[in-house]
Amino acid sequence: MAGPRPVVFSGPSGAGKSTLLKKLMKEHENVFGFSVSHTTRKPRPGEENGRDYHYVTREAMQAAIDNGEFIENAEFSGNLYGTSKAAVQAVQAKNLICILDIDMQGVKNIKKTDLNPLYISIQPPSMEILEKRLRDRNTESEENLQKRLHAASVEMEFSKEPGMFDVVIVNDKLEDAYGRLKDTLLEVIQRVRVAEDQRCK
Ligand SMILES: Nc1ncnc2c1ncn2[C@@H]1O[C@H](COP(=O)(O)OP(=O)(O)OP(=O)(O)O)[C@@H](O)[C@H]1O
Ligand SMILES: Nc1nc2c(ncn2[C@@H]2O[C@H](COP(=O)(O)O)[C@@H](O)[C@H]2O)c(=O)[nH]1
Repeated sequence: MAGPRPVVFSGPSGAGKSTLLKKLMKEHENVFGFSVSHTTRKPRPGEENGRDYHYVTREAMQAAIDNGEFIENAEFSGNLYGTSKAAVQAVQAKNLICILDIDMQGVKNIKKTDLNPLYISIQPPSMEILEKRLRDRNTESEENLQKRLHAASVEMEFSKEPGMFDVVIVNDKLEDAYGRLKDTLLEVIQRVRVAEDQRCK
């Protein structure tokens, strides 16, 4: 697959991946493009089909997986999630840095492909803070919340495995975590801007 090197964001549900990504993409328009995943979960208030996810039925998603349309897919908290080849290609065709927001299973599966992204782990300061953030977000049933917390403790251990991530960012104070993220991506952002300037000349 062509285009600038993609960036994978992973980490426990509620760690702040979407919050940081939205900030990054807003501040750097025309640098990053989001790989819109497919999911069988229902949209949350404010989420939009085709922008946040492609919301599909389990039958449709399973058929597309069986048809070889996905780079990776996983079952998370009772739903299917996956990155389609088309989602990544759509971003790379625009010469943007493709951002993937995926769980730990996705990271393991992407490592078996030739995508060769930079791997960034976003971690909460503690399980207690994570639980508070997830509860305050008010998007999950108690049953789902418990599933996500269980998965989170596994994801937190996973992030400590040597070589698994290029960078681990603890999202305590949002502005500090965002600063760290921008520092990490400074070089790749500059490279895309220089390439864009040269194309415009
Ligand atoms: N540094 C922070 N301090 C306080 N609250 C935060 C911080 N970062 C994010 N939040 C809040 O925590 C909640 C979870 O954040 P967010 O939805 O971005 O997590 P996520 O990792 O994308 O979760 P998921 O994987 O479930 O999509 C949100 O309500 C968000 O506003
Ligand atoms: N393996 C994949 N994981 C994905 C994908 N898209 C999102 N996710 C991860 O799922 C959980 C839950 O997301 P939510 O939006 O329901 O809160 C979170 O960890 C995401 O990173 C994907 O395509 N593949």
